[in-house]
Amino acid sequence: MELKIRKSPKIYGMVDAPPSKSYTHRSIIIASLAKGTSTLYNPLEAEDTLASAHACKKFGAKIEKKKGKWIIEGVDGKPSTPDDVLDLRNSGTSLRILTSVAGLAENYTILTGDESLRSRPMQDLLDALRPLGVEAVSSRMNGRPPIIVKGGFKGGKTIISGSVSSQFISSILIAAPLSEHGIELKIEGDFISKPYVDMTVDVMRKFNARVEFNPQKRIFHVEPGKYTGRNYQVEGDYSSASYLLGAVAAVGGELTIKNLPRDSKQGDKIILDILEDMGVTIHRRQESVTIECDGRLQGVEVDLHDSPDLLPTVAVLGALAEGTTRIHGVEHARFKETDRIKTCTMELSRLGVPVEEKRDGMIIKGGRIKEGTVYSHGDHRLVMAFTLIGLKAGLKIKDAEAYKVSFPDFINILLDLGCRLEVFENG
Ligand SMILES: O=C(O)C1=C[C@@H](OP(=O)(O)O)[C@@H](O)[C@H](O)C1
Ligand SMILES: C=C(OP(=O)(O)O)C(=O)O
Repeated sequence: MELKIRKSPKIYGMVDAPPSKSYTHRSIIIASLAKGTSTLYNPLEAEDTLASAHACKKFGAKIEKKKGKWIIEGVDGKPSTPDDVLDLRNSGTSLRILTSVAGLAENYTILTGDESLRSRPMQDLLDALRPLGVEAVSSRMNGRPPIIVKGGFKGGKTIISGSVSSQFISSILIAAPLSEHGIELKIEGDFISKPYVDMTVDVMRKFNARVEFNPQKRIFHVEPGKYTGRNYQVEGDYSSASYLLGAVAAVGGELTIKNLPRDSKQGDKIILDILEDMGVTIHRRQESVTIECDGRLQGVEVDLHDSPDLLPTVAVLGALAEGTTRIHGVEHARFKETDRIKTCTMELSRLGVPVEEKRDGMIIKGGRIKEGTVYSHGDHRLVMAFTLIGLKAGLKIKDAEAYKVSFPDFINILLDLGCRLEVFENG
């Protein structure tokens, strides 16, 4: 699919943020492991979260989808062995979290996905699972999926590097209460993307797990026990909202986005501070955010260590801003759906933007963009971020269907707000 974006007028209105992808994954998976029934309100129905839901059914959970809510009957701590390979498509979160869940099943589980997913690193997680009683290997012995997991999660002590993906830590934590002994998990090295682990602990506790973190020793303790089913409300997604906020920042206007709690644990709420630094006015309320902007931005310096998914948004806004934008602290953005430091650098350069690739970020000289065509490389966040350039300068995006991975209403919401987008299915 090709997305053609024409220069668009200022944006005015009020919209709901789409539901959080990370909270939807966690609540589906934990409700599926729980004793009893849970109702999830406002879950995200996107390709990635549907991959988690499909896999949870294969582990034996019953999931009934109704309008605006999913009713989940859990497996009471004992997932069954899936009757087929788990195809997790493009979803790293599903792949990583469900690898430890597979360790709770009796026999062998195979986890795989699309070409991008089969290039995502897994070795640190596989190594950390071994001392807990789980034999998990990469079928190609290259640390990448397909992953074969043999059940046997007994628990105990283990160590994991925190420098590649926080999803490894979330994975072990989520399965841990259902092991015989519980776990002690020590984090070594850098601890990137920590807010995602805070979200994991938040959901685990809501479903009655006992988990503690000692920040001095950098050790998590999880007690053995059961998750218990409950009603759970999924909050809005700050990462997805960054494209709506970014659209207003690009062309100007005033937009209120509902369902974005002020006290959220999502690291990506830092987008509000970044936009303020770029010269935009932000009004924060208990459950919503309003952005006001005249369409003029200035460059910023940002550390995305805790919020790697904002890299494409900030890179693109930097290209639209006056002056220089420096992004650093985010080498782990190289291990996502694409190497986002590389793909963002490549596509911005294609539009004549002076941009320098760094090991852990990028330097972008803003204010000079020519109309053109960019490639998404199959990465949802590139599609949505580059759309912002289109709204300001006109653009075509190839392989644009990837946005459905995390934000299937993205195009409709922008159209409703008066943005000039056209979809060419065979483009
Ligand atoms: O746990 C999660 O829900 C996520 C963790 C982050 O990954 P890393 O921990 O690999 O940075 C983030 O990039 C991803 O989109 C979602
Ligand atoms: C990296 C992402 O997700 P995942 O790791 O779940 O594929 C993302 O949504 O940007």
